[in-house]
Amino acid sequence: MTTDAPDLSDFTGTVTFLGAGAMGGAVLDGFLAAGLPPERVRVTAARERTRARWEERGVSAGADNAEAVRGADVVVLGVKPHLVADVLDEVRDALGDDAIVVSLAAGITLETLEGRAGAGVPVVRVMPNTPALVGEGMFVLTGGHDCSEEQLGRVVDLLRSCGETEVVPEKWQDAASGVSGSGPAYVFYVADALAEGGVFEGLPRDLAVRLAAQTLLGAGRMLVESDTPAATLREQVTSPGGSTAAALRVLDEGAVRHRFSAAVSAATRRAGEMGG
Ligand SMILES: NC(=O)C1=CN([C@@H]2O[C@H](COP(=O)(O)OP(=O)(O)OC[C@H]3O[C@@H](n4cnc5c(N)ncnc54)[C@H](O)[C@@H]3O)[C@@H](O)[C@H]2O)C=CC1
Ligand SMILES: O=C(O)[C@@H]1CCC=N1
Repeated sequence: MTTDAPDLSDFTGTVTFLGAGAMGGAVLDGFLAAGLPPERVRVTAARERTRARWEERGVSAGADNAEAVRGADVVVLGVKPHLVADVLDEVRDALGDDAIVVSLAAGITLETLEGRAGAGVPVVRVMPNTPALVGEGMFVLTGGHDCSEEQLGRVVDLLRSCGETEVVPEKWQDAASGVSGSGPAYVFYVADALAEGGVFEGLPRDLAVRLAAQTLLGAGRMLVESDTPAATLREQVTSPGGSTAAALRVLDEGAVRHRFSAAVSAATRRAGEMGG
């Protein structure tokens, strides 16, 4: 768990999630694990099965977005980017005077969010990632024009319960999406490839999967907990003339490092396009 993470058991407001699927659901799970009482949460979802799953957890779930935001202090937009404008149109007149709107949508700008939420509504644009589910999310935030420092601070405090936060200028949001928003997918891709390599070399699959997963966890913790750059940590594993050097040569011949950078750029561009 992230150090100094706030405990949400004393949280006195109410939080509504408009859409709580892979991403919104991971954040909500992170909040609940941090102690947020389920009775302080409302959720909407398009599918009955999703609503039933949240109800089983003690969270009130429905299909009426406008109804769900009445009286809410924080309204989290967890729908796909192309639905954000329509959902804001549905709820605009039902938002309370003090409600803060928090968008998780890739690419959707503050200008669009503020235009749809209505004049004076405080809006925060956030790029989250799914490890919020295990309390290790990365949240990149930008407050809108009508969002005070205090209101932005309230959102930061909520999100710190299940991850790290960075407040940045909006121009960095799409690149953040390319690095940390999509990043877990790249890491799972690497984990899958490492395990497959182990299987090819004769390891039982469950052992190969465990070796790959624990290696990513351990290496990730070293990156976060030491001040040592990734390149130096890599050198420390790479004995002259040894097996790691042989492996890195293969990766360099395949331009894998460059392809990862190019992948981040592709994701960044695509996030921008999704905002229209
Ligand atoms: N999946 C990820 O790792 C990340 C996703 N995001 C953003 O999070 C947002 C949600 O993406 P996912 O969770 O992946 O999608 P998802 O499809 O898993 O979840 C969307 C949820 O919205 C619900 N929904 C659909 N129409 C609705 C409506 N009219 N009103 C209320 N709820 C409705 C669906 O039932 C579903 O539960 C997107 O805007 C995406 O850009 C951002 C960063 C990472
Ligand atoms: O793939 C997507 O569009 C979303 C945004 C960042 C991660 N997942």
